[in-house]
Amino acid sequence: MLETKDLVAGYGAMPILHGLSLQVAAGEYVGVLGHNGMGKTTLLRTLIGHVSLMAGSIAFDGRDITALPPNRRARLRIGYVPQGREIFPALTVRENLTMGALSGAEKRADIVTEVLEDFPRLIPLLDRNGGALSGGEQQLLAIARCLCGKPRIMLLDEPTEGIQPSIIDEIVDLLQALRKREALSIVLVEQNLDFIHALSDRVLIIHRGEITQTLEPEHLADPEVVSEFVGMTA
Ligand SMILES: Nc1ncnc2c1ncn2[C@@H]1O[C@H](COP(=O)(O)OP(=O)(O)OP(=O)(O)O)[C@@H](O)[C@H]1O
Repeated sequence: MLETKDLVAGYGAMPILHGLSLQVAAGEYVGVLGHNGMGKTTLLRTLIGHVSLMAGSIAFDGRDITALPPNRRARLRIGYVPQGREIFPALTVRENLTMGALSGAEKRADIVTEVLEDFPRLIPLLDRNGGALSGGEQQLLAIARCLCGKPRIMLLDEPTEGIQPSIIDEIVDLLQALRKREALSIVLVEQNLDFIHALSDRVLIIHRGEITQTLEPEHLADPEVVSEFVGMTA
């Protein structure tokens, strides 16, 4: 469903991705693991078109989208939940969700109600400003807003960062339920090993802007593997 070939991308003249190739199948959940600064966020931002390519190609559903701007990619249903959530703090929860529905491919009025069925914690908060939610509630809102765009693939950047364990569990349950119910693919950038283990079909290791290895999620139970691929230093 999503295939990148030899991506070279970065900021200014400096590449951060150095020939990165990956494939994500329909319905597959793929984890991406790597040390800080190895290019995980840059990869997701390149896939949605916020970082421009110096070389390589991106195909979605067999169609070359390399030259498409971010809004056209969003309309093809490539959804993105950025690190730090980036919800609209001065808009209410309901307005945030409506914005998600309006920027998506299907602009049905009932999408917000439909998506909220999976987010009971957000229902009593609908008239509250996004900025007045806890970090975990904001993360749920960011995921719900993305789902209001009816994505076929959702790119999630460190959704567990700084949020309470009970909400992390809720997100795991939610994404597992979506896997059973919807034809949704996920690319999940994470440092939380339990989370990535619970959700990934495959785990890609990114090192200095390239995918250097593919692991089965079970390998994450091995402390040696973990110390090799996760941590603050390269
Ligand atoms: N807007 C930017 N301008 C210039 N350099 C950037 C920019 N954003 C990121 N970088 C640099 O690109 C490199 C990769 O950053 P990126 O955020 O993709 O890494 P990451 O693997 O997601 O790390 P982390 O786990 O810390 O979020 C880093 O050296 C970073 O300083």
